[in-house]
Amino acid sequence: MPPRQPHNTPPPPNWPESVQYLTKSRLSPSFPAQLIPLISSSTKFTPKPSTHPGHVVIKRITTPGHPANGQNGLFAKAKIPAGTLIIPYLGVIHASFVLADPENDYDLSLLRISASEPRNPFSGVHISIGVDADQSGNAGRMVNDYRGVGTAPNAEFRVGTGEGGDMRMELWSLKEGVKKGHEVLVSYGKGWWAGRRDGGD
Ligand SMILES: C[S@@+](CC[C@H](N)C(=O)[O-])C[C@H]1O[C@@H](n2cnc3c(N)ncnc32)[C@H](O)[C@@H]1O
Repeated sequence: MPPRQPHNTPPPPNWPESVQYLTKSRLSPSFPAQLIPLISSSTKFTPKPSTHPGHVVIKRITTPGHPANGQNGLFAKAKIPAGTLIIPYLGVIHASFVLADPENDYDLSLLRISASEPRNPFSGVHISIGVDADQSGNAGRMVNDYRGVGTAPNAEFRVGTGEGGDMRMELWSLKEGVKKGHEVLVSYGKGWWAGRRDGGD
């Protein structure tokens, strides 16, 4: 694996040394230019930088019963009200014409375009556009799944639009909000767990 590039902006506390810190998503070098208008309001991909929000912190989990003990999690530094954008999920935006890497736990699907859709510029192929925060991203990549931690998720991923008109994945609080000091937890979905050894409900 090549060494990561220097950070352009200092990362928040507890950021893992091996992961490149981003304040805006990047396009993979192989991302086809024809697909940019599908994820942007123009023919250019120009997301605006988003700095680390003050209402969350990255924390090393040291609770023995926590299924991600020894890893990081995302925690509310202050109460996060219901229906709040917690943080965008940044990473490398890539397009694939085959199934994404099933071993990569940081790769979220942003958009799927079937071969029959008129806006699909390529004939005969389904397109999957994803955002991969495995090697580079922001604190959004630290969010854990609620299973084995709490009774229900208090946040969810939604597709949204950044200030630059860019389509992006975002993390939003659910109807109870997130109490100060509590971990932000989503559901990765049954499909995610079905592909893993531990399974899920
Ligand atoms: C997107 S990352 C979440 C951040 C991760 N904890 C870290 O420190 O980078 C997904 C990984 O977190 C762990 N994880 C998250 N939620 C979990 C849960 N409820 N039970 C077990 N492992 C979990 C798994 O190792 C999974 O591959």
